[in-house]
Amino acid sequence: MDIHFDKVEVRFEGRTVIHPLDLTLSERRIGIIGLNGSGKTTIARMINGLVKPSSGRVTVNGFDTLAQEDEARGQSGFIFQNPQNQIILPLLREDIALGLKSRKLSKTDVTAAVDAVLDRFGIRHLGDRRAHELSGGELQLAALASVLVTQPKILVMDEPTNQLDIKNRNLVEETIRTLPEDVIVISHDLNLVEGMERVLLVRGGRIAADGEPARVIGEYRAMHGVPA
Ligand SMILES: Nc1ncnc2c1ncn2[C@@H]1O[C@H](COP(=O)(O)OP(=O)(O)OP(=O)(O)O)[C@@H](O)[C@H]1O
Repeated sequence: MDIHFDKVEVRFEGRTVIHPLDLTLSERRIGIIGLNGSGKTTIARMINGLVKPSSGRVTVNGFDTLAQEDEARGQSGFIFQNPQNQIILPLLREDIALGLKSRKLSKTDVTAAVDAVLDRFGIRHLGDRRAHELSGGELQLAALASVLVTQPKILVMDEPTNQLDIKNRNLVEETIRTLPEDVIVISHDLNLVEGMERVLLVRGGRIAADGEPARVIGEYRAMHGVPA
């Protein structure tokens, strides 16, 4: 990935939530950690243009999220905190197909692409199920399938293992670990971010630590008096 934040600030209703930020993201797997309300989601949402900088500029693989909004948004797929809000159509299979609508593929090609992505996550049997009937772990995998069918270059996930039991958390962590796509993951699950190449620690709208996961996680624990 090639993402640049250039003197980016974000203000909501006059309150600064991201202080001037200069950041280059080029690793394949990046974790973002920090306390509730520190600004992690706001930073991640700027990558697909859901939040626009109040000043400064964000480019994603060379596209400016303000001036080239559609191209920039096309670079990444976003998995929200609550995957149940992400699945719009009743049947999972229909929802995944919706992501392919703009491609103008034949019906056969759409079916093949949907089957392939369901198989990739071992959830073909869930294709004809209703999203509201799925368990938390199944929903996370379904959300991954519905985003990855569009083949985004970068996948941004906001707390993907939140609300999962130990078994589903393990399943989703393992799935994320083996994804070949470039990944940015916001998480309170330190196990998950430990396996990334680089971790950013956000504190009060600023990057408080940045680099090797074990070191940044260690600083996070020390900062809040949590023993390892
Ligand atoms: N649309 C908005 N309007 C006003 N304030 C907002 C908006 N979105 C976020 N904020 C505020 O910006 C700050 C950063 O929020 P953000 O969601 O980025 O934090 P976070 O680190 O992702 O938190 P969490 O771990 O709780 O998800 C918070 O104080 C939040 O209340």
